[in-house]
Amino acid sequence: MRAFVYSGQPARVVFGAGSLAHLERELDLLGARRALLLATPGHADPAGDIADRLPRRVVGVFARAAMHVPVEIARQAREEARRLDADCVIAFGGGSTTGLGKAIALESGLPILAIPTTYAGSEMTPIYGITEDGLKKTGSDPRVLPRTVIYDPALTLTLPVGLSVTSGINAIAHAAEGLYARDGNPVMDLLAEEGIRALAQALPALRQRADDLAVRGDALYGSWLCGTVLGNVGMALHHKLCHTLGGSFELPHAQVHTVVLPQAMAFNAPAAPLAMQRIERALGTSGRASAPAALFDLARDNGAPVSLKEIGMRREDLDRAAQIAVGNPYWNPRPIDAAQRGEIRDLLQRAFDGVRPD
Ligand SMILES: NC(=O)C1=CN([C@@H]2O[C@H](COP(=O)(O)OP(=O)(O)OC[C@H]3O[C@@H](n4cnc5c(N)ncnc54)[C@H](OP(=O)(O)O)[C@@H]3O)[C@@H](O)[C@H]2O)C=CC1
Ligand SMILES: O=C(O)/C=C\C(=O)CC(=O)O
Repeated sequence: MRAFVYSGQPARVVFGAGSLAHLERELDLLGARRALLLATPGHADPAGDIADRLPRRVVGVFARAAMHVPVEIARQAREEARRLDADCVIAFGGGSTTGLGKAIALESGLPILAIPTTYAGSEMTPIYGITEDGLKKTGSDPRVLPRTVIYDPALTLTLPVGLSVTSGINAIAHAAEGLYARDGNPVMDLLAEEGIRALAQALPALRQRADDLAVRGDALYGSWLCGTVLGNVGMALHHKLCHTLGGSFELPHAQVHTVVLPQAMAFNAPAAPLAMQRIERALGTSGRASAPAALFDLARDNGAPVSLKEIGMRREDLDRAAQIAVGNPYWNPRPIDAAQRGEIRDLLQRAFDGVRPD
């Protein structure tokens, strides 16, 4: 057993179909009397329904959350929280909505109650991101970790199958990189392996039966575990590449993760054999397909994109992407610096073309 440090992060989890019904109880437990409810524009109606059911707890709805938390939206939401004298924010939606809640909490210290509707996993992390002048800055602060999370699989029934698959693979990516994290520990390894297993079984089933609450529950359970791994240990090359491609080239978040993950794993596999074994075991492909190949197959066989060209990347931007990705040094199991620009460029070319790794 290797030496490690483990710090549990406090969050109360209420899980199960119909658990949204416990919202008032959970607000009471937080001591919240004046909650501001956040959502994306597309979720304004269901957010309004929730607010209507709790008129004495929810004092306003701000349904303007947007991908990567544009700073102007964050300013407006903070102002709305101040204007309404809110004492809590409810983030009802995917990673974009949770991210907006974090932007408010970062400044005000207000507690967040998160109700996730995708599998991105942000609700389990102290990581925040805010985008200004086209540049997304991320950081970590314990104030932005949601205090309570209500996971209600019924709220994910409407998540389109395509986004369900890519969002699930976004979650798997957190666990996969967690398995070779420099600051990893045996508890996170267990969660990572179980999270990958749950999602790898749920995604094909969900493609067949998108309205099956049990399958949706399995996917959300996997997403919780994978998000917990992201919140507890450091990420590496894969997340760095996705951050570059999403931030500088405006590619859609979950789809970028889905395309890049097999290629990033193939790059790191020689330096992380134990992590690869665990991923193969979790995917159920030990002895049949390597971790990178199995992750590629999971995406392709479930109708998800496998190439950057399919999701809007331009061939002429690959050089710049490789340059940005090696621009700032960061830890990776296979060390990366400017000298590897060529290898990272090759990785991006394979991702662009959608080449199945060996
Ligand atoms: N800080 C962290 O730890 C993490 C942050 N993130 C961040 O989160 C963002 C991505 O989050 P992600 O969840 O992928 O995407 P979004 O939150 O942007 O959601 C994508 C779209 O999905 C739709 N949607 C969400 N839930 C449902 C549902 N149940 N039914 C139907 N449609 C739904 C929404 O559409 P509509 O507009 O119609 O409501 C939304 O526009 C990125 O900015 C990423 O950087 C991701 C992971 C971790
Ligand atoms: O960029 C952020 O908001 C912070 C982390 C992530 O998005 C994690 C991820 O790439 O899924």
